[in-house]
Amino acid sequence: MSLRLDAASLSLNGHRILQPLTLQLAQGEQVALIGPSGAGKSSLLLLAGSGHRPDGGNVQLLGQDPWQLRAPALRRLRSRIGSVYQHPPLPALQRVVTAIGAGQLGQLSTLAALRRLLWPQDVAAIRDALQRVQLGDKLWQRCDRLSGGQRQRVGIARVLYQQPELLLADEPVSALDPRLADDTVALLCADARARGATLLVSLHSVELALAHFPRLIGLRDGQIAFDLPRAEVTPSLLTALYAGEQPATADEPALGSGIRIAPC
Ligand SMILES: Nc1ncnc2c1ncn2[C@@H]1O[C@H](COP(=O)(O)OP(=O)(O)OP(=O)(O)O)[C@@H](O)[C@H]1O
Repeated sequence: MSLRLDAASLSLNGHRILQPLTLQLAQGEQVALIGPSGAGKSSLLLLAGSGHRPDGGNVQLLGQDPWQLRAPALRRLRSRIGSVYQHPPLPALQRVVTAIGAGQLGQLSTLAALRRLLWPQDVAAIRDALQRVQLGDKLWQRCDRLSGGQRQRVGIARVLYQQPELLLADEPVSALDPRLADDTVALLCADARARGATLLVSLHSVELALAHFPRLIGLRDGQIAFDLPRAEVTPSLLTALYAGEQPATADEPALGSGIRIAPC
């Protein structure tokens, strides 16, 4: 099992953010996490990636409880997990080649990691990852000269280069235009499928979730509203999930407007 939550709950600053949640992701599964703003999607992804410690229940990552591990073992475990953020934390003065190369730092010794930060290495593989997100010409660009959408794609190139066993992505395409967003989610799915990696992706776009993922988890008020195969996610379930909310941003195309249903 790649990810297992057993009644795992989360409180932050005295507020209950996630009610006790139980879910499992088998190796190679591809799952979309949807729900209204404030539902707890980012918090769940952080809990799943050992960024937050549960205040109840248990989290197992790639078969291990991260909170029972000593620092070196925890570092090794985290190096097998990739995270994509809505706003990737890229150092302003760093070049794109170095930012992507940092994806593998966790797998290196301290000395090798330091060397890699000073001198870009493995440039051909890094360029390849960058070309896959259609940014091949930005290899030597400084990160503070990138647009928001380009920063998101550099964050994605970084995990393509890292090749993690479990990938946790929080709104990875929110700054991309609809066509590029569709291509990029398809790329993440195809890469994970080719490597047998597990994918959990939060998305505001229900269309993208339905188009690319065989299993959808709906989260609302810190609780799982449904956890179902794509075919069983009905319009009435979606209406209830987003009651009082808009399920997709205004510039995203409506259902049936050309986004393809990909076999995941
Ligand atoms: N550090 C924190 N301390 C207290 N409350 C927090 C903290 N971080 C998040 N929250 C609250 O937890 C709830 C869930 O937030 P979270 O960011 O996980 O939701 P989300 O579903 O990812 O939202 P969005 O789609 O808008 O990004 C929100 O009500 C938020 O205000």
